[in-house]
Amino acid sequence: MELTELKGIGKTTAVKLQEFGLTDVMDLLFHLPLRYEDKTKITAIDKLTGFSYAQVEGEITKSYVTQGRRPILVCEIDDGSQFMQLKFFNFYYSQKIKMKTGVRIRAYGEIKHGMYGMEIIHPEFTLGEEQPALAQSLTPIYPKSEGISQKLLQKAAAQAITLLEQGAFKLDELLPAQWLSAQQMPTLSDALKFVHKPPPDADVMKLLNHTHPAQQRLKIEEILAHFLAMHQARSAIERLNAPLMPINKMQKQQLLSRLPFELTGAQHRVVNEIHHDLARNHPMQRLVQGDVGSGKTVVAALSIQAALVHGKQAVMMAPTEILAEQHLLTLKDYFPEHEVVFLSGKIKGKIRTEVLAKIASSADVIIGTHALFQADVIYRNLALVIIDEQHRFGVHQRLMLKQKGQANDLTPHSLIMTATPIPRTLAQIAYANLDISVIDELPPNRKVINTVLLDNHKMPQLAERIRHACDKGEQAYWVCTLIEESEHLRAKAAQDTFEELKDWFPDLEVGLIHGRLKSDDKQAVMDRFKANEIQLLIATTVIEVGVDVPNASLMVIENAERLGLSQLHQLRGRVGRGNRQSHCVLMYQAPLSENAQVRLTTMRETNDGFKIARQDLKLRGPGEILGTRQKGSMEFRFSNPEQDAVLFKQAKSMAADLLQSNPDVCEKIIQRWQRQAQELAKV
Ligand SMILES: Nc1ncnc2c1ncn2[C@@H]1O[C@H](COP(=O)(O)OP(=O)(O)OP(=O)(O)O)[C@@H](O)[C@H]1O
Repeated sequence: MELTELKGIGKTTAVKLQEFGLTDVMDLLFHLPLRYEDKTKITAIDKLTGFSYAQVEGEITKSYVTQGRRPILVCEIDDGSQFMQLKFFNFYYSQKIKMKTGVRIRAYGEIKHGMYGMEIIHPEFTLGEEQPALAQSLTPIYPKSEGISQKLLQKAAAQAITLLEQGAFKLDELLPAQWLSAQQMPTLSDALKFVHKPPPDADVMKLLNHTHPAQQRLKIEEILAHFLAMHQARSAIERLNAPLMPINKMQKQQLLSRLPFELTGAQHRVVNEIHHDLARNHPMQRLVQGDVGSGKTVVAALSIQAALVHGKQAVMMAPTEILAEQHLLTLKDYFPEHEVVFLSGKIKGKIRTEVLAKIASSADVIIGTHALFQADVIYRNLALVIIDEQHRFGVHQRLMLKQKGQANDLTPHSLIMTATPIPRTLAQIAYANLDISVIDELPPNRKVINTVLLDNHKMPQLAERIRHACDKGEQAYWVCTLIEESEHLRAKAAQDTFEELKDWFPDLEVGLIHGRLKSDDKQAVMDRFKANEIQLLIATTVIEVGVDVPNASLMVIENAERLGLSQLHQLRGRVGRGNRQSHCVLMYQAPLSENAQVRLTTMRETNDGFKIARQDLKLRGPGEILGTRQKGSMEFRFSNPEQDAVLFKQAKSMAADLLQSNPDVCEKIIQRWQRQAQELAKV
């Protein structure tokens, strides 16, 4: 139903409401109040308590304007039980005239303890013997934007509710009636009526805390829609065919025997889960979570091995060139008898043409960056797509790469690896369309990284630590943090630090890496660091993900208070990758905000990525944790994965039941909420 069909909404207002994300009457119904005002009753003045909102009514006994620089209109009223004052700082003289002794007044506002008893500053009020009837329900206060008044929203929503009550449009109840009554939840229609028009005795505390059954009813359907949509996406892929790639023990052993270490129990388990998926003729859709340094690369390699024994191609895409090059070296080592090629944005001209020709004909393993999914990259028989650190890629890009395998009607398997530990409950919501494997064990002999906090000014102490590490033949990172400035400024800050530290350590080989260096120069610096030709590497946060130099045992992070927990954890994960004792120095600029203090002490107290992620979730919320790209899928309008954990659990099991028992209803639920989600995205 169009908004313009409501009284008081002309074309111009409708446009404004549309800009605010309210397109039709249904949207108005789903635009919920932020809070409520209780104008259903009059409170006697002697029953008022401070710091609450109330409505009073009485006779004006005195009204005067105070003398002084800022005159105040004071109006004393008496309701028979007590006196109180109403005060107006900005007032018109005409108002003073109307507020005469003997006039009846009804006022609403926040009750405060004043000098002469209770008072309300700037109350809403009506004057006269004939006061309007008391409100029948609590007055909703809606979120609004510029150019849209509260009154307008209230009137429009009230009309929408009346229309709903009169049955002018239908709002199908899609949840099973039995379930609703078992949970003592109202129907959707009743829930909407309740939240827009709560009766005078409604439990306002519950409404304000978003725990009222009427609100729960809205949330559960929203969450249900999320799980159903995820399931729909998943089963659409499940229906596709994928290459069968079983791998036997001997074939697996070929690669295992080449490794300088034994797999951990967790690595074994995850590899088995992946191999099990690859032996099915439907595309694998699996997310592997592993804390920093837990050994994800070898898990990827063992997945690639399954493709190779079947003569198929595997692709591995990394978020940065540095990381892609590192994977290239590792995988070339693991698969000496196979053709491993590299493609990234820096590969151009003739070389690119050659690489593309190889990808289309002979290459077995293709490593690179997002350049791998450009339109002119044609694969011979792509069977496995591995995406390292998916948060840097959009879901969209993943799909494009998947489509690359469809020449022979077979969809490639896909494996997504992330080093960002995501609390289990959150992962099950955000990645409900994926199977999840967790590498929850670090390789043996890893020592806990010793983390210390140091004031930015304690350079001499720090210099000693750096020298101590380098004297032992180990290496150190020094990370410069400059956020929200340009790459240019970041590079300059790193350059300045580099010059300064060269002066501090004339006898050490100091290197510099930042995002403005050409790819080849970046690679050259990383190669020299890997070969221990550079002892102290000054870097921007470009080294945040994936860089693996086990000989580095000291990490210094400047102005660590500027970074979020997960970023600090990733950075720190660049050390402690071998079996030597590693250290991390978090330098900070005092004084620290409370939030920064929590972040830094969390880092000092634990190395456990999952614990850190849980703390991060508390500090920043799920959207931020999952990264901006993933955020959209987690922007629930009414629900909150933390607060509504029970509802998420219920919705998940209800989704499973409904998919079995009533696919038509599932489709309707997705439809209803898809539109809601789209509207939300516009706001
Ligand atoms: N089972 C194991 N035993 C001993 N060392 C291992 C084992 N698995 C991996 N490693 C080594 O641990 C280091 C870290 O492995 P890898 O680079 O794969 O970690 P990652 O999980 O990708 O970490 P990050 O997310 O920090 O990049 C590497 O040097 C690797 O050779």
